[in-house]
Amino acid sequence: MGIIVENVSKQFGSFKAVDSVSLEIGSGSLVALLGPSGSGKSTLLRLIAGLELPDSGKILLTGKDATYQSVQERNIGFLFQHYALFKHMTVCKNIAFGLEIRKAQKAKIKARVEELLELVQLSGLGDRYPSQLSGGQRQRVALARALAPEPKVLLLDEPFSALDARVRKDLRAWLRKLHDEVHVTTVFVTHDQEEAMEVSDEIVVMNKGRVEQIGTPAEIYDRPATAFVMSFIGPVNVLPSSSNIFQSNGFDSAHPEMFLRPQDIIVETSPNGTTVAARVSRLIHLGWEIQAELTLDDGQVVTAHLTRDRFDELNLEPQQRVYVKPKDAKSFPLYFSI
Ligand SMILES: Nc1ncnc2c1ncn2[C@@H]1O[C@H](COP(=O)(O)OP(=O)(O)OP(=O)(O)O)[C@@H](O)[C@H]1O
Repeated sequence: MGIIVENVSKQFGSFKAVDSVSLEIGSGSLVALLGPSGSGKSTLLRLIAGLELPDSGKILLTGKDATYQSVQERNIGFLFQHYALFKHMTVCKNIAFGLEIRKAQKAKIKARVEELLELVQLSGLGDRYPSQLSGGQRQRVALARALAPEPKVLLLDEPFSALDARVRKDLRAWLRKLHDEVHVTTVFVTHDQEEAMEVSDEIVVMNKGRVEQIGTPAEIYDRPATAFVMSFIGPVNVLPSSSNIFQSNGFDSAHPEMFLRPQDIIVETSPNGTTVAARVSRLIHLGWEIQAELTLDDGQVVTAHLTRDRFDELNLEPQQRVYVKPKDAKSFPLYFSI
């Protein structure tokens, strides 16, 4: 097992930043800690790193109790959002830094730096200074620097969030590919659900210092354990269970609210079986997808997502009368608002 967190809590004053968290991260896997701002992701990462001490609970790294080990003893690589490179050092010197302070042999350092430059696809740029690189290239150098001493565990805290959307997307794909080559156990903090879904083997969804659910991206999306997870991962309509869209569709729930994904709304231009009437209040064109805001006859407003083909088939116009029914909907015993 790569990392085991056992019932760990951390309080700042009277505020519980991490509240009885337990999780297991398989050796060699890439796991995302995902949650809104303030949900405790960075604190949990800092606890794993040894930058914070837990008030209670245990942290095991590769089978050994590391709860009270120093940062150095844990042999961990870090990459933070603004983990600045040393400006006065070349790329090579930056990557070599961790090996030089460990007094590794010069020839070994040289070979390792070359290997890492190739791994992060920056061969030939070793003599440049950080100011001569793009933001994305700098984060790749920072990752190479973190990987240089062959850490047991790699911890990444929002490593791409300061970069623009396009570079960020490229780096996500790149990180996934790199991880498939290196296989170091990696924990990745993000508040971006798309980033978590795209990059990780498993996602730990956090809310208010607690773990809401752990699962593969598909499990988290298709079988959300709580209302919070369903609302946080992907778009959702939240409607009262009494809304007429659920009547005669077998969805009447014992719980007051129902959660309905926009792509799970069937839209027709004429009544069909158990459909209910609605009016198109707004259409938003997003290229391959169209978002249709629909007002049901009971006054509830829902957003439906239609593929381009389906939209063209329906030939929808604003104010048009349509007929809708849910394909799927979920309800949960407890509702935690975001
Ligand atoms: N050293 C500290 N002293 C006091 N409060 C802290 C400290 N570190 C974190 N907190 C508080 O703990 C809570 C959780 O913070 P944390 O940074 O772990 O959340 P996060 O999920 O990573 O959020 P973000 O995405 O905004 O970084 C926040 O309310 C924060 O203000």
